[in-house]
Amino acid sequence: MSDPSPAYEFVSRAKLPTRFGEFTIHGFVETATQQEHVALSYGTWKTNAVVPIRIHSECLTGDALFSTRCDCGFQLEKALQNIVEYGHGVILYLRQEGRGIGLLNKIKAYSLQDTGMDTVEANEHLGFDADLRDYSICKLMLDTLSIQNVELMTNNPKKINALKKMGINVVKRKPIDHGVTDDNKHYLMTKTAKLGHVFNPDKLK
Ligand SMILES: Nc1nc2c(ncn2[C@@H]2O[C@H](COP(=O)(O)OP(=O)(O)OP(=O)(O)O)[C@@H](O)[C@H]2O)c(=O)[nH]1
Ligand SMILES: [Zn+2]
Repeated sequence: MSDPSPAYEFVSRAKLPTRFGEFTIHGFVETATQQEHVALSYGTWKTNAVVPIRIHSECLTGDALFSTRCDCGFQLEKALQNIVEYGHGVILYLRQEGRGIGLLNKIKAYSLQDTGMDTVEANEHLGFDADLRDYSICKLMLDTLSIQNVELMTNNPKKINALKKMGINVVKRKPIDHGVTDDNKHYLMTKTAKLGHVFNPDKLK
């Protein structure tokens, strides 16, 4: 029997100058769904080096529309800055809007949160699990970029476990607790209480 078609494929790469420095954008596609994902790389490294990376889940409202309802935009900016300061690193930008439920369902979930539900209750009220994200594409992205050892910028232990399960060596976690606002404090507290995030309690006072 011939091999089944690969679940994900690398498509193309190009230079991506940004406000922070010159990155390279690498495009990938999920074969079954045609869902597109990108990685942004900066600088160079040896194959066995520990490379600072962030797995960033798409958040149109936070990343592109300056929302302060969540911390995503602040984290993305800080991660890009960190990488340029380190001299090298990668953002795996996964198109998992709304923790995997999509943009319009996230807006429905926000609407329920406007009436008093928390982020988990809202997802469940809509018939979704609290977090539907799948990180398996990260393996192809990291292999394509010759990365085996990482320092992961995150507050979410699930991302560490997902990388470890795919054979990536997570040498260190770098907390990324920037962007606490009056608008997102309750959301961040819920993530800590119900979704297992690790957050410096002093920052949530
Ligand atoms: N369903 C839903 N998704 C949300 C909500 N607020 C933010 N998101 C999405 O959550 C994702 C980001 O997840 P977070 O829980 O903020 O952070 P994380 O990626 O798990 O962890 P970090 O690496 O620490 O940032 C993005 O896809 C956002 O669009 C919400 O209230 N409901
Ligand atoms: Zn967000």
